[in-house]
Amino acid sequence: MPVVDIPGSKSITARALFLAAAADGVTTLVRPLSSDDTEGFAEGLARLGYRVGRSPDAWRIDGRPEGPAVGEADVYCRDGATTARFLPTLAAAGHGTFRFDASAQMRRRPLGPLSRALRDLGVDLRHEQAEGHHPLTVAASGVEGGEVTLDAGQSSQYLTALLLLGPLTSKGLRITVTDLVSAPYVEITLAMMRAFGAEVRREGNVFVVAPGGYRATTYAIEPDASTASYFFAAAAVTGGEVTVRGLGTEALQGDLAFVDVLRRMGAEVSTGPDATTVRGTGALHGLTVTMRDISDTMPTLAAIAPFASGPVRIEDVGNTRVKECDRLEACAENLRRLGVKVSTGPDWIEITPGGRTPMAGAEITSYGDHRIVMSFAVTGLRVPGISFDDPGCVRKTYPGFHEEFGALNARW
Ligand SMILES: O=C(O)C1=C[C@@H](OP(=O)(O)O)[C@@H](O)[C@H](O)C1
Ligand SMILES: C=C(OP(=O)(O)O)C(=O)O
Repeated sequence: MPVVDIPGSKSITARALFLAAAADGVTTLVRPLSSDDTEGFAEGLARLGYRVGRSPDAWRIDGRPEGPAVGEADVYCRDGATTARFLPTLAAAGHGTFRFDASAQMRRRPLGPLSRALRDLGVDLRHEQAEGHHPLTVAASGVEGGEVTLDAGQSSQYLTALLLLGPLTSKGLRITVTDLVSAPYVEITLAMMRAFGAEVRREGNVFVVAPGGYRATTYAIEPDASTASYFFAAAAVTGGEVTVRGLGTEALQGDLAFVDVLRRMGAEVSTGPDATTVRGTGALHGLTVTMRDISDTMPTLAAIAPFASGPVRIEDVGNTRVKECDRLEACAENLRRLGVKVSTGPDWIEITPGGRTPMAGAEITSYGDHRIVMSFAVTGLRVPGISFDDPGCVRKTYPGFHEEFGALNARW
């Protein structure tokens, strides 16, 4: 029975870096994720003058409640949306002129509702080229706080960024949210803010954050639940069994609910206090499922859907069109290339198994998207001859993916 240790959560590491940087002392992050996204975040903090000491199992950050240690900086956010949305918000609470830019894809990904909310709070934020996109410059002079309305229907990261800012304002924040996707990510934010000493409460669609800053702490990072989805899916499609350590009933990450989808499809799932096990039973039923809360696992499900006994329809995932690529079209195109019948709409994808049999291997187009590669690696367990044009793009969240996924499958 393979037991797997998954690298740390990208989302938790990014939040922990923000919180540690803003806190009033030295924070130690235990087992943070080392990947392009989180290293980019740490490098961004260093550009802003924060001290970040990194060893393989722990990162130490000297917090600066007063904000960046430099008066000017040019920060490259790479391909990470958490970096590109959270760091300008952190910088806004300080004093100085800070310019942010990002990869070509991250420049295309939107930011407008967040920059409008920051401007409504008095922040001088200018977009250099397209309105609502990187590159941008923040001329920061602290944030007083107050009331603001936000549409987070495109990305919950806008709300997370504002929530994280709340304790750094002088009067606190009252945020009214008109729409919200990926809601469980906001729960991660609230739990982590409290772990760093902040006071925040939710009253329906209104979030109230008290001023008062953050306290430094020692914080252990959970394994990444979105990454775990590839290992759980592998067990479901091969009839194997996998246990992921460190993700159990106490887990903060909503993406662990991917195992409920596998259970509905016929896999056996057991979740204990500190681990989750999935066992493939041979049955893999089709289903219709809403993935609005857990859309990072949409490509995982799409990639195993051809092995189901009936159609798999995934709904309410329109926001996956503005991720590392247009994930609905990338999944559809690659599945068609393998001989599978697929249709898509503005916010859904439907995969009908039983097209060309047996499915034929092909080169998968990655579009630079780590999740396309990791998802179709699972398909590759059942379809010989699958290769990738850019296997290395997994570095965004899991540089060692191919070695470790390959090693697991050699053990079955
Ligand atoms: O807050 C976070 O850490 C994240 C929120 C989600 O994004 P959206 O809210 O944009 O869907 C998720 O897809 C992303 O990988 C990480
Ligand atoms: C969408 C993702 O990342 P981000 O939005 O943080 O760039 C992801 O990791 O699937």
